[in-house]
Amino acid sequence: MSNWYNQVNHKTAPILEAIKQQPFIKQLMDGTLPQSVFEFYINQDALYLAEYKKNLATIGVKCSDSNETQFFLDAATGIIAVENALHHVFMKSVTFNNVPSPTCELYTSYLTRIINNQTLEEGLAAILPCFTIYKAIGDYILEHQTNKQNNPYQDWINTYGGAAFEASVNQAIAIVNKYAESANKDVLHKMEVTFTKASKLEWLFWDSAYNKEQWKI
Ligand SMILES: Cc1ncc(CN)c(N)n1
Repeated sequence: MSNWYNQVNHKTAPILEAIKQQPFIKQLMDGTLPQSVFEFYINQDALYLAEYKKNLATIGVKCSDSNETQFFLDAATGIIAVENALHHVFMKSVTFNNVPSPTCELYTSYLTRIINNQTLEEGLAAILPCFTIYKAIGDYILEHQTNKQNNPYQDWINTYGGAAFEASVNQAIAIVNKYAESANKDVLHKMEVTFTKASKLEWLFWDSAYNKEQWKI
């Protein structure tokens, strides 16, 4: 399959569009997002990333090419180090809550299940929206915001709209495309289902943060 990502990205465009319309993203862009909401998000994101980095390492070990393995191991350490720094900046004044929200639990558990129980191709499709959606949102905000000088969340925006993250996203896409090229129809279908579900989980994650989602019982 030539350029699997382009095709699946096209099919899931409505999910990305829905993310852009979320109040979390609109208020992040105009700088009016309440600090307590952003802190809730950053706290849950730290819990998410702690699991995500293990998933990247697992995927890396399963790849057949040592450059691919190296890429995912570097992503697990490098990207997470940058994100941990962001968390440090934005979580200064609050106590860290180490209980994942229901959505955080759902997203991390979903990724771990797919990566450990399904094919490498499906695992790659599962971890990709975490790269591509954040890149798309970072770019979107940078392009549309009018307050770069005084947005309290600018460090976050610059991280995902920046060149370093772009290079890493492009490499992740290239690896997934390579595996899709030799995948059969059944696996390609499963990859698409997985990519779509992980994209929806990205929407849910922001929604859950905006509503400071709690366990109902
Ligand atoms: C939930 C989530 N998804 C993606 C990213 C970007 N790596 C993140 N920090 N958090």
